[in-house]
Amino acid sequence: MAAKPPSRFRVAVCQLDVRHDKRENLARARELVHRAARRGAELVALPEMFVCPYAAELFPRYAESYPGGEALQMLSQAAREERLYLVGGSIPEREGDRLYNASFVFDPEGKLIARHRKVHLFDVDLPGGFSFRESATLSAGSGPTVFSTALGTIGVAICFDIRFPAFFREMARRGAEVIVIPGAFNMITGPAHWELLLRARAVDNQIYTVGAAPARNPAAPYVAFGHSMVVSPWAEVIARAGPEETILTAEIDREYLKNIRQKLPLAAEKSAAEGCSGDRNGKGNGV
Ligand SMILES: O=C(O)CCC(=O)C(=O)O
Repeated sequence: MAAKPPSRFRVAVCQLDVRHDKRENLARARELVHRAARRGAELVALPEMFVCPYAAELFPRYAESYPGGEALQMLSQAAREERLYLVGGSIPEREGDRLYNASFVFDPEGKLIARHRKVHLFDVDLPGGFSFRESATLSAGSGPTVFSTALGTIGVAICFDIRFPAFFREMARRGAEVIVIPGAFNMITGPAHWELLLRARAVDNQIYTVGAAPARNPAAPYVAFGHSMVVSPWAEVIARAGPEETILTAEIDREYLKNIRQKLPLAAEKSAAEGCSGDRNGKGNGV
């Protein structure tokens, strides 16, 4: 029988300053994972698109297919050598003639245990003239990703996925206690929504959320907000980075999570919205 997960463990986010040179990104990511391990982290996360600048037209050039590819090899090897669970941020993944924004997760033996392909692609026209079209080069994944580990049940979602509450609800329903979100919010939506969404998804599902952002590089074509964050199931920000390259660590406390779920038993309740037949005339409850 599998051993019971520990009540506490340390998570780390490597807030990498992503540059154009893939090899350099991989080498620095490897070094940050090593430093995170030395700080006692058993679950480590890298940022969204940590191998390349965040630009749809660049994704094909940096893409890899499983199981080959330098990034995937580095991730598997790093997880094995450091004996930890590694959520490999995300990379452009090629399968046949399609590309995905995909996160590969490796266990302490270096074995692939999960892959999440971003489901909600970032196709937006924001105020101020900022537009982004991930769908210009990427295809969407098809569902949520939740998996068992020796540390408990973990989910992975990528960036824009966080804006969809029902998607996170489904991950929580499948048992996720910690959801890791590699995400590169920008200088418009980052200050407005990044913390809000990490805290909202944490409190409404009573989970830990771990937001893994790249560091801010003002010279990049897409300027990331940074500010990786770990949020408790009570919506407390328990660790927060600034904009620069850094390693963030925090303690995940599964007893605390259980306690909150017991004292405030939301999952057991069927919400009014799920239970009702839908009064479209807005007459309300029994009027
Ligand atoms: O939702 C946002 O504001 C940012 C999303 C994003 O940058 C992404 O999905 O990569």
